[in-house]
Amino acid sequence: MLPAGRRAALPEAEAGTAPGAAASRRAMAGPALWRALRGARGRGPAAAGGSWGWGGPRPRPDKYGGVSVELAELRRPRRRERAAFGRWLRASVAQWQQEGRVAVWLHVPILRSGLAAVAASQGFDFHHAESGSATLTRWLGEGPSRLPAFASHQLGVAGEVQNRLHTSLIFFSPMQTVNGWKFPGGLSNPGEDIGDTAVREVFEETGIKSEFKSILSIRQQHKHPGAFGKSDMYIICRLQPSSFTINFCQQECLRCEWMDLDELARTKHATPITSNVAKLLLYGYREGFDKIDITMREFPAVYTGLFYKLYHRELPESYRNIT
Ligand SMILES: [Mg+2]
Repeated sequence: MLPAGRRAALPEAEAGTAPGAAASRRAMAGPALWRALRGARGRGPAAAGGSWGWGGPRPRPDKYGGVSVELAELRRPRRRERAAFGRWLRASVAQWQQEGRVAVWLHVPILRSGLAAVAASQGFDFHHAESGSATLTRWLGEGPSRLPAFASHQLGVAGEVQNRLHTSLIFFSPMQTVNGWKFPGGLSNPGEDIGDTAVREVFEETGIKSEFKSILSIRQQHKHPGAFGKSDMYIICRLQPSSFTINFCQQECLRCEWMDLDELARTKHATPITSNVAKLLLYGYREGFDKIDITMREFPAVYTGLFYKLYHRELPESYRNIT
């Protein structure tokens, strides 16, 4: 079996264990890799990691012509790990360049963050960090990097809930930059549907139970304060309540009440979004919600077993059935 450090520098398909294949593998590896694996003191492949107990990770090719390396696969840290990793990385990158790979994705566990510094010294940069791991990348292809940037927006969702008297549930928040009546809402959790965020946030902040009906409005704002330098997408949904007694969250809310839609559309003590959505709702209430609702349909995704939600204005049956 190949030494782990040596195996790591090979693409998956080449990292086999066939007896007698070492020489041809060495030839495939190229001089840069072999020199690096021998190390400064010329002790052969083991010097790149094995003698220091550094196992070396297994690179995985991706469908875009890049390669992904998971450093969580390394055994526990050993003495002089950074130096071994540095040599391994330099040699591996040289080989990946020879093979025509366009990019490297390096996933670094937070407890091995020192390796991120080593990678940075070889032209890697942070792509994103999440849940105990940072991902660094280096573009190897021609011209400027074509790698997609990480998430550009945060998503907030609010719920507009109307009771039987057509009064809207709104609250006054002491926490936010602009004080004024607004619809209850908050940030979406990872993997959470838009409607589910609205229902959850309305319940958490006001104690009112409800069901998702439609999307009313979408706001996009760049350089949003509180979005960590990202843009903010804020979606307001129309919800139908199934309980009516307010029990609001004291941390996020100063006052919470049902307000007549007409009054809400006219009050100066509401954010512009709230006022505009109130006017939209008045229109929907008088002319029919089909004039304002953006409804949701679910479809199977091309990926097996997954589904997605498609939001659009109501489509007449005769148009839905066009094939
Ligand atoms: Mg909130």
